[in-house]
Amino acid sequence: MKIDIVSIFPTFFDVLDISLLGKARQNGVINLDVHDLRDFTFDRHRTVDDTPYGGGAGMVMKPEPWGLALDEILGITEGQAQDDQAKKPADQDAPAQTDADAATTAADGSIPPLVIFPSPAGDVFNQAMAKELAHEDHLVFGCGRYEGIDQRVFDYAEQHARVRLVSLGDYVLNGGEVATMAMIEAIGRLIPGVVGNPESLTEESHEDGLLEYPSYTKPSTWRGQEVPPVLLSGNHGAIEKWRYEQRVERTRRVRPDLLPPE
Ligand SMILES: Nc1cc(-c2ccc3ccn(Cc4ccc(CN5CCCCC5)cc4)c3c2)n[nH]1
Repeated sequence: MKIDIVSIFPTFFDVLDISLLGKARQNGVINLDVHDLRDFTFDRHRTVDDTPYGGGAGMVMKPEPWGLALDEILGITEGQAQDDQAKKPADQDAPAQTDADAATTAADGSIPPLVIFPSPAGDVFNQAMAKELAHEDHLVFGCGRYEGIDQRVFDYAEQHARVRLVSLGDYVLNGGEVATMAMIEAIGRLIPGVVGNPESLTEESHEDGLLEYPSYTKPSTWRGQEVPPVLLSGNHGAIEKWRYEQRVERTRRVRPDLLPPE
């Protein structure tokens, strides 16, 4: 899988050089590039933001640097970009483009990249979305900052690729980098060859809708607390039954919303 990240804090992603994802990059399972949005500015101060039209607090990210960054990453030629200028501006009342509409197949028949913009206004990320995105060939993460990105960047991106706004959850972060990191970790670990033992990806929380069972390891007695005897019994059927019951009980207690309707 090819992953591109655009951010004004590229060093934020240095942590992706270590651990499982670092190994996956070294052995070519994941090809990840981080782009500094300021490399697509040309003024002395490398400006990426400006005041919002219509007033309001804070600053908005300018469209020009984003347009150049997306052109480079998506392989949009100047001619194609000029064509867009000829197109009428996106009609705010027009029905939002679906992936099918926007997924114009590239000339070589490949499916265009999926551009993900973390946003408080996006679809909430979950394990089902992680599994779906793990099948993509090329993901591009656009990390906004300040009060967000000029809307025309999303509209422009939709003319050349599939675009999704994705929320990490119902809380407001300061930018898209933390959300991008979380999504890359959740998606990356599902890509074959990234996690050593694929069996460890089953029976996880959210994998099949139930939370995970409690885990134990040596010593069998610790500070007066015992490991549940069934786990020391060697009776694999009884262990499997106990673990399933623990998953249902924990889900009922902590996340009853995940339980299938009775
Ligand atoms: N799940 C999740 C994802 C994010 C996320 C993702 C990307 C960015 C880029 C910037 N921010 C900070 C931010 C975003 C929105 C507001 C509200 N503001 C109201 C007035 C009109 C403009 C918008 C304030 C600050 C981001 C936050 N937070 N939480």
